[in-house]
Amino acid sequence: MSNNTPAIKEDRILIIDYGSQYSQLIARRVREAGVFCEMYPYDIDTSRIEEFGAKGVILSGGPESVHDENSPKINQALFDLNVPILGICYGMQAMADHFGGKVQASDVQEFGASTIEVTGSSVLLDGIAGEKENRLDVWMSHGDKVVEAPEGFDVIASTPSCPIAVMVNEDKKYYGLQFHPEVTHTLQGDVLLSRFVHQVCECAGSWTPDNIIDMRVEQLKQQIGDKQVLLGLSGGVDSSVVAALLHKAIGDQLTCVFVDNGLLRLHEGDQVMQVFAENMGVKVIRVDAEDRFLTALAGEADPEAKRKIIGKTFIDVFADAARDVSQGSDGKPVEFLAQGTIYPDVIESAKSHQGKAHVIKSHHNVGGLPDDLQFELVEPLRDLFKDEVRKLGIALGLPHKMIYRHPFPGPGLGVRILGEVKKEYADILRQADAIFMQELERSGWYEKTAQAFAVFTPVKSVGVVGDGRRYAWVIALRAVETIDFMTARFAHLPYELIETVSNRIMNEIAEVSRVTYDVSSKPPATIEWE
Ligand SMILES: Nc1ncnc2c1ncn2[C@@H]1O[C@H](COP(=O)(O)OP(=O)(O)OP(=O)(O)O)[C@@H](O)[C@H]1O
Ligand SMILES: O=c1[nH]c(=O)c2[nH+]cn([C@@H]3O[C@H](COP(=O)(O)O)[C@@H](O)[C@H]3O)c2[nH]1
Ligand SMILES: NC(=O)CC[C@H](N)C(=O)O
Ligand SMILES: [Mg+2]
Repeated sequence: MSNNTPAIKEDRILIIDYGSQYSQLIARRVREAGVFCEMYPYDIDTSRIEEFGAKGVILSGGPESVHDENSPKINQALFDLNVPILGICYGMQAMADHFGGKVQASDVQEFGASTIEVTGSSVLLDGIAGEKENRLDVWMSHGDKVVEAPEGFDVIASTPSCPIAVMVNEDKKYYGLQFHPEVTHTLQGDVLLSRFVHQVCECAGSWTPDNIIDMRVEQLKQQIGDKQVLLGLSGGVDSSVVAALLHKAIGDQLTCVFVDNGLLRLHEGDQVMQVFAENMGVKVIRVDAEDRFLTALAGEADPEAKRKIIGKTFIDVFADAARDVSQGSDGKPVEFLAQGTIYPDVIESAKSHQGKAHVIKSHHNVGGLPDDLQFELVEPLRDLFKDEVRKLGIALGLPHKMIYRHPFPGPGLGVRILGEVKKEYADILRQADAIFMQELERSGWYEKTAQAFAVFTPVKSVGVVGDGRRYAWVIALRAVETIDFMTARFAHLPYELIETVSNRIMNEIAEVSRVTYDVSSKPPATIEWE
């Protein structure tokens, strides 16, 4: 399989992950400061560290103690880059240990809000302590602490229980923070990180939507040349933004394929075709593949196996469509397949972590792809978070309604029908889901939730209708609030709204006898049920 994310020539920060709960937040804060960054696990190959082209490095926190036998060490290659390094919590402790300082288990563990007293000067902290002179409200979460700073480091801040809260080596531009600047509870944390990337690492703040668009369009032109590209278009945010980028870059060398896999929402196919005809000016072919998908899924109940089957069937359908397109363009084969893959798809399919992170679920467009893929992939959004993709969409002039649609996963109802997928179940679920969507729109809650849908549970329950017994299916409703889909809280919908939806579903769909509302957050649950 060939993977192709165009290389970025922007100023970039390398984040090394030692397993902190907050590592993702570091990446988000750095990007919010207008600087591109990527995060890799601590044991990333030295060659990749060298290739990355970092103008600065941030070492995350982590659960381990530097004294543990197999605790992660800092790869010497990071110091050999001769760029500024910021160590946060475990990152600071590991840096102290590396340079011969002393780290000890603390008698008093600090978890939560704390205030540091700034006693020295550094470009990172000067003038940001704010109203309370020389004091800064921070968020701590540690059991160990540095008790002796290594040679060359000055101690410039402390708390009563943590005498070395900040240590700096301004000559080398090495900084250690015992607290977490990436969490919002550290009030000036964003300013501090912004200073590190801009003032210390001297990165330009060029990670803005307009710049990203120009850069990506240029990269797409270089990658594709005069070849033909097929884009899997779902009508969702991500692939629509890819369509707009590709249209800008290569015009009519682009053909979009919209696949009706039989697992779409009610009337979804017609709506997508209409919106695209009205707004985009791109070629779109619609392929009706319901039978193909349902036949391939018959008899399979395992969520990962279902995802793999759906991923493979998508590719088979794309391959057939590619043959048709190439026949229409003088037999020139289509060499590129474009997809709206985004960063969370990659992270959760554990593709970014070289097999170290756990596979949570194989997103159909990443972990579900076959190994012998015959196309080169074009995935210009592969390193972006959802909210960044939306900003690009707005800057590209796509309609608000398209950009602020709730995401809909490619496997669609296939992962919302638990266990084996059957057309009968899909039809019931489509109706229930449509009722839920109508009521969310009507009440104004569609815009207030990030994603909402119904789930078909293969569970029967007894009800009573018109004095008769009804033994029928249970439908679950799910609605979540989230910015980046990496974590989510179940939406606190008004009871009246849930009541209206549940009454309508049970009254209008004879095959449903009960409705439940999912009150799980992510983690420990995930957004989709499979
Ligand atoms: N029905 C479909 N037909 C063609 N391609 C699809 C279809 N569903 C998904 N894909 C491909 O898989 C990719 C990933 O799907 P995903 O749902 O994550 O993204 P999206 O649909 O573009 O955006 P959103 O997350 O907002 O739904 C899509 O960007 C698209 O390339
Ligand atoms: O295109 C997709 N293909 C997939 O296989 C897939 N699985 C989950 N999702 C979407 O990803 C986000 C996070 O979902 P989870 O919390 O269930 O992992 C949510 O927005 C999910 O809808 C998918 N999107
Ligand atoms: N949050 C952290 O990085 C904690 C680091 C280390 N495990 C400690 O307890 O001190
Ligand atoms: Mg989608």
